[in-house]
Amino acid sequence: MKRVLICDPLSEDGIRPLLDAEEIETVVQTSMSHEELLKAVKDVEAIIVRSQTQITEEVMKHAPQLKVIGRAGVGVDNIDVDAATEHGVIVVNAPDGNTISTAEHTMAMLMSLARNIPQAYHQLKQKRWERKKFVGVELKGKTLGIVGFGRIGREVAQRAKGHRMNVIAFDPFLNDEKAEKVGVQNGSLEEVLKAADFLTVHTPLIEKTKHLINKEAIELMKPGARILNCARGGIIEEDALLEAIQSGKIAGAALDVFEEEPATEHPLLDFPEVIATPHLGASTVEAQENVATDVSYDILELLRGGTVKNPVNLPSVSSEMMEKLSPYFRLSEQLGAFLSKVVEGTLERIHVYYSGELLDVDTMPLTRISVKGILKRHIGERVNDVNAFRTASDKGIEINEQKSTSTKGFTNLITVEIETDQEKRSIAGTLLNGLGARIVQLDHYSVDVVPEGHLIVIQHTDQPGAIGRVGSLLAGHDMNIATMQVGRTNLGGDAVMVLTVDREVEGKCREELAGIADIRKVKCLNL
Ligand SMILES: NC(=O)C1=CN([C@@H]2O[C@H](COP(=O)(O)OP(=O)(O)OC[C@H]3O[C@@H](n4cnc5c(N)ncnc54)[C@H](O)[C@@H]3O)[C@@H](O)[C@H]2O)C=CC1
Ligand SMILES: O=C(O)CCC(=O)C(=O)O
Repeated sequence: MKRVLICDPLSEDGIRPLLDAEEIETVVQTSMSHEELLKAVKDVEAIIVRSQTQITEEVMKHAPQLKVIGRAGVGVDNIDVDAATEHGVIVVNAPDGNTISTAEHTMAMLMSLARNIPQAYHQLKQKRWERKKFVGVELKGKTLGIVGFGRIGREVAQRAKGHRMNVIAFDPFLNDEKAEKVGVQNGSLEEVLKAADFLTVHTPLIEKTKHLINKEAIELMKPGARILNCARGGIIEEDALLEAIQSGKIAGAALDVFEEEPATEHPLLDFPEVIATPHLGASTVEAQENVATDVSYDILELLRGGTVKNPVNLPSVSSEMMEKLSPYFRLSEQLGAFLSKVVEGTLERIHVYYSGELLDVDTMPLTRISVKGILKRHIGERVNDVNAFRTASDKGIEINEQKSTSTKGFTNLITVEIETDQEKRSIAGTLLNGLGARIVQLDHYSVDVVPEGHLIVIQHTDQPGAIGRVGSLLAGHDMNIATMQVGRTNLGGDAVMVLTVDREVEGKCREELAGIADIRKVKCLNL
């Protein structure tokens, strides 16, 4: 039974796929103390959180079976994604499910800010009929500056245009052409700050966006402008905002998020110009069901050995591309595993070349799998798809991927080459139509080997009797030879034998093989 731990409140309908899965035990345990969390993760393979629970490296270290962390939402700033990558734990999120709710919440905040709705409501509830105090401003004709023009930023822009606002946006991935297509103006951060009557941020909280809207940025803004943050606390520097509200430079602010949450005692809340909600952007029935469903399906898929739709620490691959790549997954790993077992010395560089049908495909996922196959020999099961590149780079191993037009007559060809401090070895494999995977080249020898089972790779000098001696020795160990391939450079020169045998080769047998005259190296592998 695989255990999935849900640490924050999630929609029950949303997690139905997990609850219904027979092989999964879903445990819901929310509002845990840190110590309780460390205990609860002991034997879980998956953890699901919203924004409350912090999944730190310490938590991961207490979860030796952990394979996946699911974030039922967008922002992953409560998860140590770097540590997850290092520990080989995949992080998935649900980037689409709460876009509309958060954009709608931003609009609700924008209108409340323009018309002082929360403040007026509060007064009326205290039986005070205040009209003069709460004169607002229209949105029509005002400029909305948007920083971060991703999913939510774009939805906010559309809605603001519905209110006949002018929209100017800044995002490193936005250009004039894209902006024009959706009827907004593309600007630099400075231009957006200077133009905005209302400024709203919709970036993730990352190193580059931390305190992006700071004292200097606010100084560039129009006097009397208003600021909204329905993304993450910390994108706007709270001290700078407080000062600007105090001085009157900023006429008002609408905050759904704070640097530290819960933020019940925050000094900004003391200002009547500041309206706030307790991180409610995604809190709708629809959004909560969407994100819980998306993340549940991804986790289920992953625990069943499939691939996920929304990985955070792996590039996502479209289903069309996945269909093209998946037949090569096993071959890629087998080539890496094979070569890592025959090569000697300390790994320095790995090159992977693709040709034929693979020329026009994004082959990075295959390279990652080959690298995993190579590193497994040294690192064991700790290396996986998520941390293969990171692990290689931590060990100072360079990875190169190249496309090559040399197909050697095959419709597809993957060549893996390893450079160590002692030698350079290579292997090439192909998928033969209807016949499955084949190793077709080992170094410069052409071979035809099914990359499976118990294999013996012998480097020797091409001399009469070498093959016979190997055959007799194996027969003496009651070892049946299923297939044998021999390649040589020239008569009497370097040669290679690759044999498939019916069972694992024992140490004694390997030693005796290595003792045969003219045999230089013997490697035994199980693929
Ligand atoms: N209040 C709430 O309950 C919710 C808050 N969020 C927050 O909103 C953020 C945005 O969500 P989405 O739009 O779905 O994400 P997204 O990934 O679709 O868009 C983020 C955009 O920010 C841009 N960006 C990154 N660095 C930037 C920079 N330095 N300057 C300007 N733009 C930059 C990116 O290029 C991207 O286009 C999330 O990261 C999350 O933290 C999301 C959902 C709910
Ligand atoms: O889980 C929540 O309600 C917060 C949503 C959020 O902030 C996000 O998706 O980034």
